[in-house]
Amino acid sequence: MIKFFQRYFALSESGAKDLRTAIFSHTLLNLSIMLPVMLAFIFLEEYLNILEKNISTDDNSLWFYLIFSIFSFIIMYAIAYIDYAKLYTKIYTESSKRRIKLAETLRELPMSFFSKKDTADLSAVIMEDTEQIEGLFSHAVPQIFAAIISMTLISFAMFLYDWRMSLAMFWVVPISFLVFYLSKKRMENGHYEVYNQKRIVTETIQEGIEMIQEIKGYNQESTYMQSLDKELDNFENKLIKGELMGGALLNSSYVVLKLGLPSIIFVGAFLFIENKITLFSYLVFLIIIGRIYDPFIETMNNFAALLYLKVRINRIKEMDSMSRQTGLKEFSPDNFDIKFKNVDFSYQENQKTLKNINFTAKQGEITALIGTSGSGKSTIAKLATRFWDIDKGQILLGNQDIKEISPEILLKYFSIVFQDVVLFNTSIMENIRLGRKNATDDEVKEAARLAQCTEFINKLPKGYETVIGENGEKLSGGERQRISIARALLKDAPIILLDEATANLDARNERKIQQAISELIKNKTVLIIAHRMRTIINADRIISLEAGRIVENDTPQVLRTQNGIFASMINKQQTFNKISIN
Ligand SMILES: Nc1ncnc2c1ncn2[C@@H]1O[C@H](COP(=O)(O)OP(=O)(O)OP(=O)(O)O)[C@@H](O)[C@H]1O
Repeated sequence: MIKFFQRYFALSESGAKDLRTAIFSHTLLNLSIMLPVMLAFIFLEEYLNILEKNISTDDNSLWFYLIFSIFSFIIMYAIAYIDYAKLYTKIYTESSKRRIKLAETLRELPMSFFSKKDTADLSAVIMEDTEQIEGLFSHAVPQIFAAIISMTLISFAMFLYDWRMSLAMFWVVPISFLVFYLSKKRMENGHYEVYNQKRIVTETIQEGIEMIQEIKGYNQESTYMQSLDKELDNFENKLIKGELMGGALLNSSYVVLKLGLPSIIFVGAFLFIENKITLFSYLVFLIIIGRIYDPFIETMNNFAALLYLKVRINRIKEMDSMSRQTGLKEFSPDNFDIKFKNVDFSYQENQKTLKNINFTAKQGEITALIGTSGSGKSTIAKLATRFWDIDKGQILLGNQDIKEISPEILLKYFSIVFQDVVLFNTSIMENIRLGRKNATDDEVKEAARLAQCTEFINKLPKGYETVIGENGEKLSGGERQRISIARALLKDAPIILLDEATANLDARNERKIQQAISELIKNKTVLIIAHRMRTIINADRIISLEAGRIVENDTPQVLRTQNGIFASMINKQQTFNKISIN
């Protein structure tokens, strides 16, 4: 049973065990609720006896009712308390475990997963789906199982008491469930549609917020609002349709259940007239028929909610089943050479981005990747850092295949300055400290000084403590890039990866930063991606790429003499310089 719960509801082992306990305690609660009903029966039987035989009641029976009532109350209260404590505290613990597990999973998923998923969708899985599952586990799942168990036990007892009347009462139940079951598929489809449309609406809203600048800049407000309106209308329609259909189908099941009342009235009357049952038995069934179907109705309602749960659990399972990037948790390479051996890679199936890539970026050397836009330079950098895993070949770091190193450990050896700088909405100090968590304030300031940040930081209202807005929106492109260089300087890792690192800088700052970078890269493995000659003229090795293939791989001195991409870039640069001077 534990394994079934784990598999079906995507629970941890302890979560599955807690669910089993919750079902048990909820079953007990359901059964304990029958205590007052039993008391009513005992009273009814005695009262009818008194009426039939015309005898007077004794005082002891009053005491009996009083004590039984108090006893029932205490038992019900105690079980309800235990049930509540068991159910809710355990469910919230399981939910927090689920969220942590999902976040852990996200850490180990390759970038290929994120490029296929929307961020709004991912956060919906972690926060909204988990919350909904939490709600259903506290309000539906244990109740369903408990209702089925307790109702089976109660029905069994009633059949033993009088099978004919029980049959008259319970024949409607399987038919009602059958109607419900047959309509399940349609309800499920309705839920899927509503759910998917809700995701589309959330994504459209998020996109609108993220792209507000572009939308305004290109006067696209009304187009955007029209598309949002369309998606919202769609959502509303699907929601109404889903509710109506679900309501109609559930109501048909309820109507079938209601047929139990006339059935018990006719069969009971017939059996009573035939003297086959007592008046007491007839009354007992007439009393309990008013409530006996409640747990069935509740179960069907909960089942309907469970359909939602299935959709959400499937999404969590999908995330769980993605192949993760794992590997050695401890690793110290013999050297920091990076070697690409016969590497093939594609972002999309059947569309190779890199083909048969072979080169070595040696420790203590600067290796520059050049080539036209889209030729695959940044992709090479992303593969060296295991942001993506390759399709064929090997990438070695100091003779160790990086596929066997956990990305977290691998990235400890890299200082990276990306083309698209990502900054957090916190202080400048903390943004730079991201390079090395335990760096002192003085160390952070020294890195900022080397990256030519001091001048603009000092002009900010709170200096290093200035909070820079979402993704550093309060800073210019060049300032953001310098912060990311300061971060890399602070990290001081043995491998440096610079992707268009100085693209947003003016000539004065660029010169200064080049000095800082030359300090940073001494005796390190340096992989530079750059278009500008000035950035790569000091490189020890040039790798030229064209449409995902290496077309040149040599020293700049040799490549200058050849008629290839490097030589043509130098010529263009020289012509450009002449025009600028003239
Ligand atoms: N996440 C991605 N998903 C799908 N295709 C991608 C992705 N990133 C890049 N590509 C494609 O891969 C190819 C190589 O891109 P890459 O960014 O490596 O080129 P690049 O040489 O660095 O270009 P640039 O100099 O313009 O930055 C391009 O055709 C690009 O469209």
